[in-house]
Amino acid sequence: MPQTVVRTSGLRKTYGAVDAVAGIDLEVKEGEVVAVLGPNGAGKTTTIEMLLGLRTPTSGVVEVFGADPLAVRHRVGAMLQDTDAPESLTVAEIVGLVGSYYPYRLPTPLVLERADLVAQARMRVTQLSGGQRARLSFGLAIVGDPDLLYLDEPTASLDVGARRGFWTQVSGLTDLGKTILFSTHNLAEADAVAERIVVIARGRVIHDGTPQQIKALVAGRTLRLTTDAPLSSVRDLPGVRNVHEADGLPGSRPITIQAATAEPVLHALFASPYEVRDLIVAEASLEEAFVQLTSVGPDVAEENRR
Ligand SMILES: Nc1ncnc2c1ncn2[C@@H]1O[C@H](COP(=O)(O)OP(=O)(O)OP(=O)(O)O)[C@@H](O)[C@H]1O
Repeated sequence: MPQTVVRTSGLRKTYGAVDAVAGIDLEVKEGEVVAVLGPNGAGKTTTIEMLLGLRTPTSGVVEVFGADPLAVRHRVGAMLQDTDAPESLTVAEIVGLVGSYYPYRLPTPLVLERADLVAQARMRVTQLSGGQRARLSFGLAIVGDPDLLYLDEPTASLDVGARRGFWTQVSGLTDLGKTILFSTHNLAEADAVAERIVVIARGRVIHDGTPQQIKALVAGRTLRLTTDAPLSSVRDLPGVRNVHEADGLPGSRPITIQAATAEPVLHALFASPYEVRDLIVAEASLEEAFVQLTSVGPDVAEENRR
């Protein structure tokens, strides 16, 4: 049986009138790669910060390796969105310094290689680009050879090539049995990298499952096409669940239809007097599932603000 690495129960964090985290129950097992998805302000960073012991929960339980997060700091690495590093030191010196705090540490050259910073080893932090700073933050997260790694939006400032290199490094860590919890807004990445996705909205877990299970929630088809049909009549077609259109374009414009099955919609559209062209029919994507899961009316959002 894999060990439970992270466990939270009824975890809450309140800032004044805002329930940033409103009761999260989460269990992550050893060796799992879990993506945390959620819209802006959903509570992802606050949750990770409580798991790291950087923020005190308002109430609830948070355990890492069965202990208080601060008691197991040496087994945990974190790549956060804002990492401060001493500006007068070089990249290699900072890696060496941070590594010295851990009982067991990886050699600096190995960390620089894994973080793709060999060429920047003698540069100071102030000379690094945004993407290089992110890679330094990754290097500092892994220098203590942690069993559990938190990555908070790790690839937000990386270009396509750096992203690929980054996930290759992470997959090397998962091959070693490390546990990874990462937050992201990049749904394609979550789909490709994570074996499990936890969707958080308004401080609560609203879905927890494999990417396939989440996509299956919106099982059906996505139809992309250009038409001059009014939105209201498209909505009334058989099996249509959702319609989006490019804002404000007059006449024929691209629209996206989500439907249980494609055939009845296509039948009705082609039988209508409206123009239909540039048609693409695809499976529902994680993006569509995410939008459907997390979309919320203003009154529900208000409920969270007491
Ligand atoms: N120190 C703070 N003081 C007051 N409110 C805060 C504080 N930190 C976070 N919040 C609020 O808590 C809520 C959750 O914020 P959090 O940063 O955890 O969200 P997130 O899911 O990480 O968002 P994003 O995707 O934008 O990074 C937001 O409404 C935010 O404004």
